[in-house]
Amino acid sequence: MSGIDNEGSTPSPTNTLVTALLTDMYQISMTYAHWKNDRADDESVFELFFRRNPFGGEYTIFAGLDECLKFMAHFKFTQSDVDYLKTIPSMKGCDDAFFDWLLQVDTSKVKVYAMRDGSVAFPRMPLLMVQGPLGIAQLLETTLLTLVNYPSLIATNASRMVLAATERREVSESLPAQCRQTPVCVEFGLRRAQGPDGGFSASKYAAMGGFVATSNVQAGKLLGLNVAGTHAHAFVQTYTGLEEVKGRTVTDNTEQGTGENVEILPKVLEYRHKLATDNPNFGTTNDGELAAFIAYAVAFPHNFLCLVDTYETLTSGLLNFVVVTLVLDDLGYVPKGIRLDSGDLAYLSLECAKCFASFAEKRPYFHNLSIVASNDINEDVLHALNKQDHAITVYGIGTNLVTCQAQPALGCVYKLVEVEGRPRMKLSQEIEKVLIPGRKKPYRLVGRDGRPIMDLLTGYDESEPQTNVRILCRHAFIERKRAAVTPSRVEALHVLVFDHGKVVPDANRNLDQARVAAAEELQRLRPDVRRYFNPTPYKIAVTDSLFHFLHELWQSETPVPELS
Ligand SMILES: Nc1ncnc2c1ncn2[C@@H]1O[C@H](COP(=O)(O)OP(=O)(O)OP(=O)(O)O)[C@@H](O)[C@H]1O
Ligand SMILES: O=P(O)(O)OC[C@H]1O[C@H](OP(=O)(O)OP(=O)(O)O)[C@H](O)[C@@H]1O
Ligand SMILES: O=C(O)c1cccnc1
Ligand SMILES: [Mg+2]
Repeated sequence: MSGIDNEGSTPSPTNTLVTALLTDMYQISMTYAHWKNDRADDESVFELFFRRNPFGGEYTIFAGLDECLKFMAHFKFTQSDVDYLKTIPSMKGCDDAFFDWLLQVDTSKVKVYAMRDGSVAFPRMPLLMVQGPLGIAQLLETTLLTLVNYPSLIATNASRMVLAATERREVSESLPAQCRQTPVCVEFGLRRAQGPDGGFSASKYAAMGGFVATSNVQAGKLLGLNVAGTHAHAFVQTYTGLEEVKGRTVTDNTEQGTGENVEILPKVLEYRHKLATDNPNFGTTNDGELAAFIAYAVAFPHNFLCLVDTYETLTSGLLNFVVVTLVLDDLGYVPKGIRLDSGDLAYLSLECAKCFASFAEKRPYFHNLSIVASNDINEDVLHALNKQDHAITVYGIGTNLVTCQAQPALGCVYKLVEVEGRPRMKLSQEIEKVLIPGRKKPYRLVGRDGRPIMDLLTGYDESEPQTNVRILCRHAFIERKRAAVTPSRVEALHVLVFDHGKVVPDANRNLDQARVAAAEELQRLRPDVRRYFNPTPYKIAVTDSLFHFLHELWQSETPVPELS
């Protein structure tokens, strides 16, 4: 598994582009101006948060902290970075001493408190709080944002798809066995992703969101993910007739067998002929496709799964799969299933499962065959399928998962909230964009039923909310919105994850732990908060004392217009 190596030194960021120079020019310009004005060492606090949940939902899965920590642990400008910066026209005329200063900049004076990877997070709750010299904390902004935005978006997208795919639905007893399986999701997105890093990150953070496997082999190797896959239409297209598989054999794997190599085509043709007496379609399937399936069985007798929609699913692919399956079974192998990649996935999966059920009395493994469905699946399609009878057991999802077509950016921001102990603020015409100034701490207040009631921000120096003690919680902006909460449990959402240039050992979760935590935290949320249609907003609040503090500060910082 990936993650921070707590035993030895922290590994470098996975993507070698992630260095101090992977930033926006204005970070360097501001840092120069701070340095020039003797402010680079001022103690500052920045918060990284998002303002709105993605995909019209009411929750977000926070992801990307592991790479943020690697980035910060290795944060350094090289001589060649600095030489390059000197050549940028806007840096012309900057003092040479600044470049010397840049060369010795590191994160040894930076402290970061954060939610852990896989945390369920809500708007305005700081995901990270970065504390350190102004010149350095400012330099981290862009890279931290790029390392959090897409990972959190994809983890959230994946978790929404997994919730949709696994939603309980009514299944009549008379339907085939596959209809009662809870489907799983496999990530197929690499080819459609926004470049190699997009593809790799998608595989990683889809796993955090609950996808059980990926087709991305590199991600499998580097992250220890389950790798899975079927085959493409191209494989089927390469065969045109049965003569191409004459003489191809599979080893007899039955207990009583001799282990000899058995030619498979004659046995397939025997079954085809026999079954055609009841269903003539068995006799008229596409021969090239049948040859391809035989060839695939020769290559993967233990792992036989066929894409059945190259020519015609129900009258060719399915039937060709069945005859090869029967032969493999006779030879002591357990076939795995089919993939559908076009057409009405509910109807076709159900028809295939019914066909399997008709063989299952004599050959029970037919009940266990997987039915993989792919082809532009998105969250809406998953919900539409839930309303129909279907027998899909595995969803292969690519394009709409990795490109986050439903919402392509999360919109995390990194905002200055304090300098030298003084709370800083930014006003905006849009209430959503008004900044809550000052250093704060986020808590989750949990009710008697074990479900979170709301998240609460306190001022940094306020005492912690106490279990079983009534707390007045206030909407940050709307005065009349208040609630008195007596929590059964109080959870501090931040942990110290980075201190004095070093990753705090075991503070963050590794990928596996984050995946488990995300699933558990989601299940704990009230179902109406995580539902797809018109979810109930989860409450976020500030303490009464923080409320008064911010409103006084807003009043004092907002100019009063003179009208006449
Ligand atoms: N039963 C269903 N209910 C709702 N949506 C479905 C159902 N079956 C398939 N879909 C979705 O409908 C869309 C069908 O797309 P489209 O019409 O382009 O595919 P197709 O013509 O079947 O396949 P292809 O173009 O690959 O041959 C896909 O997004 C698919 O996931
Ligand atoms: O549909 P997605 O969710 O992106 O899943 C990945 C897609 O990639 C493959 O298609 P391929 O590249 O062969 O293209 P095509 O099926 O669109 O022709 C596969 O057959 C899936 O349809
Ligand atoms: O293994 C598969 O079936 C697969 C992999 C990537 C994209 N589409 C399908
Ligand atoms: Mg396709």
